[in-house]
Amino acid sequence: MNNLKLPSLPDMANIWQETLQWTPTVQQQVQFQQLYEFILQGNNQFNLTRITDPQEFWEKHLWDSLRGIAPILRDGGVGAAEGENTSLSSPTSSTPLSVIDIGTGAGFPGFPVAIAVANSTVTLLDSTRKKIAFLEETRAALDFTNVKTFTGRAEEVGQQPQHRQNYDVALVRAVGTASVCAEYALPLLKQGGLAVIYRGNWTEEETKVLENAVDQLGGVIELVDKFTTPLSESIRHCLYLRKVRTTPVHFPRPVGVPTQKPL
Ligand SMILES: C[S@@+](CC[C@H](N)C(=O)[O-])C[C@H]1O[C@@H](n2cnc3c(N)ncnc32)[C@H](O)[C@@H]1O
Repeated sequence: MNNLKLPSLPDMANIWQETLQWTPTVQQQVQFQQLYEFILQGNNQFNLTRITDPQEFWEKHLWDSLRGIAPILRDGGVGAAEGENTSLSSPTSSTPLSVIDIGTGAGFPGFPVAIAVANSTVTLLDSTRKKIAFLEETRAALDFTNVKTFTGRAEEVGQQPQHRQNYDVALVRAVGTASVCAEYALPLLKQGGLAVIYRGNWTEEETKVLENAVDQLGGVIELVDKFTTPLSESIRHCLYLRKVRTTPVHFPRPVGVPTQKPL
C-alpha cells in the first residue's frame, strides 16, 4: 500500500485553502489516507468504486465531496475562515449538524464530510445491504464515532418518523435526476435545512424544470454553484435547495415512483 499514498500536505494545502478556504488538520489528513486504504481493500471483495488512483481519489472522492459543503466549512463548522456567502450557511452552524448522505455507495460524500465536520453526525443511507455492511465495517475499523449507517430506500426512509424532518443537511451525489434527488432529500430536512445535489453538467433550462419540482416539495433553489475541479479542470455544479415549508405528506412517493414519474 506504500505506493498508494494520497497527495498530501503541504502539496495540497494551497489547493484546499484556495478552493474551500479550509485546510485539513494532520489528523484529518491521516483519516483521509486510512479511508482510502480501507476502501481499496474493500474493493477486492465488493465492487465499491472505479476510482482507485490516488490523485483521482483525492479529487473525485475527497475534494468533490467537501466542495459540496464549502459554505458550511467557510461558515466555521471546523473553525474555518469567515463566510463569503452567508445566505448558504446552515441555520445551526454553531451547533452540531445532523447530516444524511442519501445513496452513499462507498461512503461519498458522507465519510469525508464526517471527517471534515467532526461535530456533525452523518447518517450514511443506501438501499444495498452489502454496501452498508462494508460501511459499517469501515466505521468501526476507523473509529468514526460521528457516523451512523442505515439500509433502506430513500422513498421509504423519507416517510419514517425517526428520519422525516430530522436533518439539517441532506447530501445526494450520483443517485438520479435532480428532481428525483430533491424528492428524496427535502422530506428528510428540518424546515430551514439545506439539500446539496451534486451534478456534472447543468443548464438554465434544467433549473427552470427543477424549480417547479422543488416548489411542490416545500423548497426553493437557493443557489446553482458552477465550479472547476482543481486537478482535472472538469466542470461541476452543486445545487443548493433550502426547505422553506413543510413537505406535503404524500412525498416522497412510493418506491420507484419518483424515478418513473419525475416531478
Ligand atoms: C452511483 S452510486 C453513487 C454513490 C455515491 N453517492 C457516490 O457519489 O460515489 C448510487 C448509490 O445510490 C444507491 N441508491 C439508489 N437508489 C436509492 C434509493 N432510492 N434509496 C437509497 N439508496 C439508493 C445505490 O444503491 C448506490 O449505492
